[in-house]
Amino acid sequence: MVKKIKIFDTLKGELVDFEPIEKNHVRMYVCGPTIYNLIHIGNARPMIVFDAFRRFLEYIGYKVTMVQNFTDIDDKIINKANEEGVPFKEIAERYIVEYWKDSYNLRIRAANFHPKTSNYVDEIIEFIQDLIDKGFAYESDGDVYFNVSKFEKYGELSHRNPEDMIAGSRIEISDKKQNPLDFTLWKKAKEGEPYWESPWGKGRPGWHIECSVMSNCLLGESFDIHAGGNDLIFPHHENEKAQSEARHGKTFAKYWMHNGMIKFSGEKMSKSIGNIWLVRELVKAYDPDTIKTFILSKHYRTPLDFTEEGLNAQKKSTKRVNEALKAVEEKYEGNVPYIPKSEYMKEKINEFIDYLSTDFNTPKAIALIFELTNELNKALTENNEQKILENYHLIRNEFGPVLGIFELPTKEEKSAKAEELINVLIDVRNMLRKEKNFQLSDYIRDSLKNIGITLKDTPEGTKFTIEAN
Ligand SMILES: Nc1ncnc2c1ncn2[C@@H]1O[C@H](COP(=O)(O)OP(=O)(O)OP(=O)(O)O)[C@@H](O)[C@H]1O
Ligand SMILES: [Zn+2]
Repeated sequence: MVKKIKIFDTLKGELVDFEPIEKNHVRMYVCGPTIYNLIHIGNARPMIVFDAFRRFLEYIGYKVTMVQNFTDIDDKIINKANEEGVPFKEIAERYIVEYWKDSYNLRIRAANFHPKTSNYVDEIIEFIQDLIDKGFAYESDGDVYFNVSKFEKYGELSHRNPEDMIAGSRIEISDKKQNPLDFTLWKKAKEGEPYWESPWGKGRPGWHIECSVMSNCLLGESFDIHAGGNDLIFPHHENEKAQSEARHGKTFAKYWMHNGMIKFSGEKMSKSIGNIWLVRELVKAYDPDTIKTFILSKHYRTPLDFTEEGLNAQKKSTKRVNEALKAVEEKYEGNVPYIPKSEYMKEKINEFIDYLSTDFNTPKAIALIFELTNELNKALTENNEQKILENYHLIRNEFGPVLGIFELPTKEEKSAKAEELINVLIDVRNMLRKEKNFQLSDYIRDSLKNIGITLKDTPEGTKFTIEAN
């Protein structure tokens, strides 16, 4: 039996009981980054939060299918490509590779699918044509617009009234549009821009249509959770919902979950504003546990002020947890015995699940981990084996993996460390050779050779190969 949970649904504006469309299977879609730059800690918040949420759903027994897209067709990508004089694909591919490095370093699990807009242009054209055929969209001088007045529920998700929006806003008026709120589905290509052939001439997709199409292709016409930052509620998610529900005549996403913004110097951290802290830099200065507990220690819907003091304080508390876990592993020389779940463990597991079942209250779950760390340290001092093992297993093997923190290093991470170590040895060998200490430098080379690591001196420096055993 899967545990029942409650989440805050943006559409309903309240805490609701979560019940997936298909029994025991959750299908979720998270809006991913526009890839024209390295990701910042603000972009990492939805990645960290929804990765942990997905792990929690799996922990309580659901099968989860998760999709997170890459927006690889966009004005910002095209501008960057023009600045550098390279094709837009090159910019997109470069930053997708960098995205994977950052998400790996943060120990974020990949979603089941990471679709790119450029691979779905045919499906996008088909979707738009269907909207035109059904009377929800119109072509105007090579552009195609969604006719907002044809979709009665427009404004429902962002709790806005279309009439007030027109009256009180500075929405751009274009003589191509029939109504100021109408939004672009297809954009006519300007001179020198990348384009695709379409029934409306050369052009490219507007921003919102991609998520409607990719979620439709990978998760179906209706799915369970649509997630992303709350900066996307309007217009992006409102428009996705309008297009999809207009085309299919049924609910698009059953629930909408949105994380609050990470702010820096009082404003939303954003690539376009430039007030950013790159994940890349933060991972070097802090460890992933510190960064992730910093984010998960605040409830996902609240705004979060990014400060170095905040991260430094977090670093101290995560260090305490990691040190306590390591002390246990050292005590048992790496083979910490398994124990069956005791009453105490079951009680703590229920407490942990209860916190996360109420709108994913990670701050309470993290506070519980810190409380168990105190218990663990006490047990270590008293050398109380049962208590040591209970608290150790709760943190290391139950709660940590659910939130994506305090996990044991994987085999790949260990071998990455081994490669760093070989590079240190290569540096030492080169220093010795400069000092003409060939006896020691050859000793390093030969000893490595004996264990299957061959060094090769090339004009670009010393390279190594590792023999597979
Ligand atoms: N400061 C932030 N705090 C939390 N989430 C954010 C923040 N900025 C962006 N996001 C989320 O990150 C994901 C990727 O967004 P996107 O690439 O549009 O980032 P961005 O930095 O806002 O970019 P841009 O400034 O170019 O609009 C989205 O789910 C978005 O809601
Ligand atoms: Zn989206």
